Amino acid sequence: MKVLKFGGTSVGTKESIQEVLAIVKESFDKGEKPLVVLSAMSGVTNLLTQMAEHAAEGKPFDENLKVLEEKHFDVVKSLIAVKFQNPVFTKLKLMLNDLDEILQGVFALRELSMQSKDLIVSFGERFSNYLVSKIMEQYIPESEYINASHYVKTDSNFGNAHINEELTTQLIHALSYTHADKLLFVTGFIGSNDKGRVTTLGRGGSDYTAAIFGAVLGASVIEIWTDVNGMMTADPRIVKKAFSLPILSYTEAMELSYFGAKVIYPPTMIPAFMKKIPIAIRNTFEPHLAGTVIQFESDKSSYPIKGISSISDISIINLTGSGMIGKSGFSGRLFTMLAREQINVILITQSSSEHSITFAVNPQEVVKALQLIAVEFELELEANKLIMPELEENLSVLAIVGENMKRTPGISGRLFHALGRNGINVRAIAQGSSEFNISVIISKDDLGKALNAVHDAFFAELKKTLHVFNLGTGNIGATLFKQLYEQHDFLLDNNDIEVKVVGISNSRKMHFNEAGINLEDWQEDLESNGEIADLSGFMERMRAMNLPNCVFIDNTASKLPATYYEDIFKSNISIVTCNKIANSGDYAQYRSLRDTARLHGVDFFYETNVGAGLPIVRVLKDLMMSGDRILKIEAILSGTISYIFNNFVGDASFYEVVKKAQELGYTEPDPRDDLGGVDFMRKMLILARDGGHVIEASDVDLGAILPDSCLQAASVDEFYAELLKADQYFNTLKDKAASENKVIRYIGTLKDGKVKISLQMVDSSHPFFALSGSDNIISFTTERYKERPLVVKGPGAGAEVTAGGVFADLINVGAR
Ligand SMILES: NC(=O)c1ccc[n+]([C@@H]2O[C@H](COP(=O)([O-])OP(=O)(O)OC[C@H]3O[C@@H](n4cnc5c(N)ncnc54)[C@H](O)[C@@H]3O)[C@@H](O)[C@H]2O)c1
Ligand SMILES: N[C@@H](CCO)C(=O)O
Ligand code: NA
Repeated sequence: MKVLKFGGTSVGTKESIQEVLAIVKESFDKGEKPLVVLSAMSGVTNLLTQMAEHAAEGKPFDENLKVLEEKHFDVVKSLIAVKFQNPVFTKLKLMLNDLDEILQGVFALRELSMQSKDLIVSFGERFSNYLVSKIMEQYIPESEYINASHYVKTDSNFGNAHINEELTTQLIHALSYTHADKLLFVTGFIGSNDKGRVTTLGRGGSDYTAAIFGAVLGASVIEIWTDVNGMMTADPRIVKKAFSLPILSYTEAMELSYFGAKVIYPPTMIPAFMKKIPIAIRNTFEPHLAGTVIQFESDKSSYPIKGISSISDISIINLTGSGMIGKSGFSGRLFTMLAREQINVILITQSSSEHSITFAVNPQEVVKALQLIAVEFELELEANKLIMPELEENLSVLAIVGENMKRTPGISGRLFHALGRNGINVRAIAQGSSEFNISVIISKDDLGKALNAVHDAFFAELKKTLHVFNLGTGNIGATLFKQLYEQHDFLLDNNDIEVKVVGISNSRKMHFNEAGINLEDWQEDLESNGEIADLSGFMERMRAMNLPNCVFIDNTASKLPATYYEDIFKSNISIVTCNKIANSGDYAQYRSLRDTARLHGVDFFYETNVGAGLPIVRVLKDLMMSGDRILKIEAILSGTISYIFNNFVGDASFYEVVKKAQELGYTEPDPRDDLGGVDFMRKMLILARDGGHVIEASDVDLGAILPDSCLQAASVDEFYAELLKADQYFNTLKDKAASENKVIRYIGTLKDGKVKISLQMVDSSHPFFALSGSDNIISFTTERYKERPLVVKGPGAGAEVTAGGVFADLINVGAR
């Protein structure tokens, strides 16, 4: 047989009652011999309590009596055929009259005992079970209403009565014997004492009733039907990716419930637990879903942890002092005293030096706990063997739970890595020796971020979300958004990565949206909803949003963002940049950026600083890390200049070709950076530094392409004007090269720690002779690649290839 228990929301409306009927009917038709336990209709228990209290205060309660009557009569009218309605109305009316009389008594005496309260409240379950049994009788004549107070025998602890197991077992057996072929609707939550007075079973009472009947009758399963899809991996209001768990062990369910997963109240499961009867949590409104099965054994094949739960508000008290060392009775005294005073200690940790004890309590109990300590340890405090306890507030507990932890090393490593990477400071740690649970105490402000980061870390099969803050919406930024938009579904399906752009700024406006900015019409969104751009404001907002797995992308050419990089790393946010400024400034800054990123466990990726999307930075890094040594680098690393000399042939004018390069998106926002060689210089500097050399921009021997007149131009317009005038200069160069069967190349070399960039004319024997378009080429001569160098070649500028390189860096963030 099966026990089906339905909570208040499941019998809350006529629509939901129809769902219940369908579920019960299906079970009955399948021959599962269900026994049904119902709670009161939702809201009814509260209403009854309120009426009882009003009566005791001499306030009227008949309005509410009317409400109750209507609520139940309504259901009769819509779910029972007219010809069967009258006896049901009569019986309900009789019950309501009983209730009215009892309330009159309370009203007259102005006194509400726990006993009367239990009696009054018990009407909720009596109404609902009687009612639903009568509705069901139309379809299943075997339906019968059972008032459980005749079978569930308890002590006289009204409000929270304890079961008399022996007697209850006998009575339930007798009931099942006399009602063998019936479909019973049993009131949850209520029992009676030895004098036959109605009692209630306290919190989770109807579940308890279901567990008792299930245990006595040896049910194959106890189904708890509610309005959620089972027990979830985390609080779905905070962790959007939380999902319901198919299988949990009793122990896991207890641990998860303890820390806030409120689907069931664990003590109610004990009767089922003792008999190893599985409990299924099902959703009345989505009956096709399997929900969660809580069973005796844990499911060893699934995730290493089962869930993450939390208590959002706790305080910790630290006790420190020499008085504790070697004093075995100390913690005994402390915790016995706290227990005696009914202070619930949520978590305890003690350092192995025995010099300090930390424990967590509810904030409401802090003052009392501190006072108790002051009294209990007065002598120790006076003698300075104990320092005045320290209090820390506004904290939360996050706990990962699961029996599989026991067999899996690296669980705590993964937990702390996820926390550390996201800049979440751990104040205290506790792991039960049972290894079912690791709890950490963190700042309350970090709880949402921590839950999400830890959820991502453990349920890796799930989508990982990167939260992106992007600066710069020009050529590269806009192209990146387009690519991210186009690849969104592919990334999610094939790589389980979701990229959410949550902050955007250009030099005019900035805009934030924690749910992710729609990249199809980001421009419109930024224009109409954006605020005035403000770089330091942008940084503040980025930090304040405190999201997990954050990446800052610098897609500007500005000098300003680089000044914030270190602070960004310190906030445990990774950086991806195509902007070369930060890496080509002072060497000290170059060094310190890397040290800071490493210290905070975040990534700093800048592949597109050199050769756009071509793998150059990455290759050099791999060579260095694997112990190779760079002997020489030779390279053409300006896509713009490459394009210019590849197209400055025949009748073409130099000026026109430069203009064209800018149109094609190869140049820097300011083309003087390209033609003046500064952009190339920056790239060589970065490579030299990544190759292990301590070198400054001023150390680079930078040969010019342009005549002085162009170099000295004060603005871009003036620059173009000068360029137009310099046609003769460039034509001479071109003719000279052509006459010698050579081509013009702007080549950088790194050798013996020295960087030189110069304009050269090379013939067809030179490996850099045959280049086309905006191609870059780089050849690494190393200890290992000595005879024939390692060469990387391909388009080294342009929005698509650059944004693609930024994209690749982005999805590699955190992939270690
Ligand atoms: N074009 C290429 O092939 C290529 C290749 C590799 C790297 N890059 C690098 O890409 C970067 C961007 O180039 P682009 O062509 O997209 O430039 P762009 O001029 O088209 O866009 C720059 C963007 O940055 C914004 N911006 C500037 N200062 C800002 C500030 N203080 N705060 C917020 N936003 C700011 C601007 O409003 C604009 O949206 C440059 O650093 C460049 O070196 C370009
Ligand atoms: N302006 C740069 C873009 C690539 O960094 C170039 O022309 O090479
Ligand atoms: Na690159």
